[in-house]
Amino acid sequence: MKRLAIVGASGHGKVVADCAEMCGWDDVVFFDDAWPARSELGHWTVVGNTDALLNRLDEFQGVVVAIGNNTVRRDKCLLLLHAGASLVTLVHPSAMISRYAHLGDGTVVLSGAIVNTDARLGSGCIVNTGACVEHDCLLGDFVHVSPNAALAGGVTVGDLSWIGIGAVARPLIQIGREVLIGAGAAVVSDVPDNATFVGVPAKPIKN
Ligand SMILES: CC(=O)SCCNC(=O)CCNC(=O)[C@H](O)C(C)(C)COP(=O)(O)OP(=O)(O)OC[C@H]1O[C@@H](n2cnc3c(N)ncnc32)[C@H](O)[C@@H]1OP(=O)(O)O
Repeated sequence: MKRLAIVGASGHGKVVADCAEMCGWDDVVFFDDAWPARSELGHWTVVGNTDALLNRLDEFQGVVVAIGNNTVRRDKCLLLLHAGASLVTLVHPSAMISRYAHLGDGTVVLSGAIVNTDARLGSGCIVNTGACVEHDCLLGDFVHVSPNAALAGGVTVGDLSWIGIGAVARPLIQIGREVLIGAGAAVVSDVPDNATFVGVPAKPIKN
């Protein structure tokens, strides 16, 4: 029996649980700080909060943090790592990962996504449904590439940045850390740290 603990009982958590089962994890349970008010999530059970998991880590072969918010995901991952958790990397069977790509610990690649040749992704990233991270992209830690977003060859994305659903970035663009790229944006120029860019072509809306 392969037991997996998922932290974060949300819509994203469900998708990660489904992915984990497709990857061969046959006993998947959730931990969420809203427990006991939140005690079930669709097909899965929420059995405790983060503190409960910290006391039960030896029962699980793997742990994944399935929280969409990049900063909260980072904080939970670091807490669990320091407690000795084994953060697993999940890749949905329908995703295509180049043998020459690198995925950091705790990174999740969901159905239909592509991570192409020589792309390097840090720890705790999400490559969401149908997203494309092209060759030679360099993603920091705790980056989220939303569904159907596409990063062209050689794009870099700093730690904790979020690429919105359906957004695209042209080749070799440099996107800073803690950046937010809005849904459907077309990024055609470099984006500084902490900026929010939206639209086609993408422009800043606030810093
Ligand atoms: C599986 C999953 O669901 S994964 C989750 C995927 N989720 C996403 O991709 C969400 C991405 N988020 C967005 O695009 C958001 O709109 C954000 C973060 C860019 C902005 O959100 P907020 O800060 O709340 O901004 P708000 O909605 O108040 O809009 C501010 C202005 O920017 C405009 N704006 C906001 N988002 C966008 C966008 N994506 N493209 C163009 N303009 C936009 C608004 O029209 C508004 O313009 P106005 O001031 O002229 O009226």
